[in-house]
Amino acid sequence: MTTLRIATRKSPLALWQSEHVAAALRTAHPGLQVELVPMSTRGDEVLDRSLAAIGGKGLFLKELELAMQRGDADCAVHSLKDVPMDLEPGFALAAILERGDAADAFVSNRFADIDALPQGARVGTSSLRRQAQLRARRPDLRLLDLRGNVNTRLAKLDADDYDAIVLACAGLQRLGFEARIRARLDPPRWLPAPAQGAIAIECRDGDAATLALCAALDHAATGTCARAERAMNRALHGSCHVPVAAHARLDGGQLLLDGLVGSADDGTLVRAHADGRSGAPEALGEQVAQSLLRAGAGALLPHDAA
Ligand SMILES: NCc1[nH]cc(CCC(=O)O)c1CC(=O)O
Repeated sequence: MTTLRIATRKSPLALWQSEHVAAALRTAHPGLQVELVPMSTRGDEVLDRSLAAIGGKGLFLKELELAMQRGDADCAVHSLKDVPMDLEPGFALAAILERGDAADAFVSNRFADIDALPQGARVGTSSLRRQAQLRARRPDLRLLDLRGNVNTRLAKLDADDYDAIVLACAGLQRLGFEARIRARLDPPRWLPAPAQGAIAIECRDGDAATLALCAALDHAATGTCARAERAMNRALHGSCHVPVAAHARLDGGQLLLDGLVGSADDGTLVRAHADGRSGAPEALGEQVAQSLLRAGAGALLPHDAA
């Protein structure tokens, strides 16, 4: 292969992540040409409705997968947290890169932390997972929808549409907005989306040349943590319709996983934790999912799930 073409969304964060992957591929394989193929997806274009209403996370992947199917691109770069638990048939994850910051961030121009917000303050986030954890901590807050890419969301905060917003630390850091983080929302008290902060490369299943090139970028420890978090989410039939959060970390040969299921309506949170061997991340994810269900999480999930 002389040129590897990476399909990417056009948002500044997607372009940053795809450039990051391109640079890592060029370093790992001197002489390899790597090009970006930027494209727009329905998830980026339809901003007036919730992701859940227009079809869920897969929307961000669809156009990129079609480009790979047509042969216009060899692989696609995604935030792993936006990748559905089950890929479309014919596609595979070629690599999961070393994770950045997994935590969420509290961002505000006036207030230092969630606890410093005045009664009834307006907080922007369309994520059910963030809404549930905000409700649990501060039932008085007014939670308002906020979609669009990271730059758009910061602009809406600056236009005073909100008193505060919650975003991923990783996205802010990658785009040079680290200074806008007023407070980190660290695990285990506040849990991020499964696989938040990790970048994944998707390619056609069986594309041996692309799989081999991308394998050089795979980070085993990140893959282990992400697999545990995603297995928990899968066992709960997690999607963007359900507030599910998870965070795993490795400590020596031990894998530690915290998970929660919540209600964005009333701020109920059901939590569970388990540790296990790092060699069996999926089993640990399923174990935490079972603990969550025993603790009553089933009542928070859609009726056909779990
Ligand atoms: N929801 C969109 C999205 N997908 C990935 C990230 C951040 C980067 C990452 O998690 O790797 C973001 C922005 C955000 O949630 O603030």
